[in-house]
Amino acid sequence: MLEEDLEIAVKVVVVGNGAVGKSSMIQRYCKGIFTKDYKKTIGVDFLEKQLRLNDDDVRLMLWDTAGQEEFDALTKAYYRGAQACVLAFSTTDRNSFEAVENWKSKVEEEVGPNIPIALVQNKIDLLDDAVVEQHEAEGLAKRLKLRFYRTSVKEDLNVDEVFKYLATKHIQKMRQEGEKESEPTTVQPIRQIGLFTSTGSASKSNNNNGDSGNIGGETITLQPSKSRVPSKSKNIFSRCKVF
Ligand SMILES: Nc1nc2c(ncn2[C@@H]2O[C@H](COP(=O)(O)OP(=O)(O)OP(=O)(O)O)[C@@H](O)[C@H]2O)c(=O)[nH]1
Repeated sequence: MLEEDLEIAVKVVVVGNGAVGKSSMIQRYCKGIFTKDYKKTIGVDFLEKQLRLNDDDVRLMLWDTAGQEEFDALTKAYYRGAQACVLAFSTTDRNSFEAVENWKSKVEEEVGPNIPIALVQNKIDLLDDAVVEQHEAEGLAKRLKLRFYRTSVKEDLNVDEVFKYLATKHIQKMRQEGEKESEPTTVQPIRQIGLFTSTGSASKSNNNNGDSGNIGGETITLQPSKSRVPSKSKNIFSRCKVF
């Protein structure tokens, strides 16, 4: 199979307080629709979207998680394996803004600190009723080192950009990790720490068994625990799911 035939699958979780517009955002992005009705998500929901990004075919698997605390224990299990995250709050809901850091911690507890996360201020069509100042939101994004977007799912503003950013970041990260793995590892020279004998002269001996040596004697020999042979360039796509 050719590399070009492969698709990069990315698991994205969408988190944030209830009613900030998570389900609406996913519906808008995947189906191009918006509904005014609010139906709170029970547990978790899932939709997919395929896109072409530069020369890559990407399949985004979008996990819509319930914002209500009562579902916390259940939804956390679905964070596992996430490779990117949308963390949303609403322009008209102060609590949702104040909960941002907490949501970030919850996700990072499950998936570690290194996945790309976009902080999204949704409902900017309701700026007249805003309870979060723009500088506050930008300040928070800067402090938490998150890319910040302002969206209106209703008006279809900036929604595509959020997911495009996350997919791009994920692919970049994957490629960097692939390159690192295929970099030749230089074999470290054997280092010796000469301990001074009671006479004060530095003594050297090398038992060459790879262990720290001869504490009773005078020399500790350190060797790299594993010497890796430079490997052939690895195919980064081997990490991707193939459908
Ligand atoms: N004005 C406006 N309303 C929006 C926007 N996005 C979502 N809404 C409305 O906000 C309400 C809540 O949206 P949902 O998408 O159900 O919110 P949620 O975050 O998935 O909520 P939970 O399932 O409880 O976690 C709905 O009535 C939506 O129509 C937006 O950009 N602008």
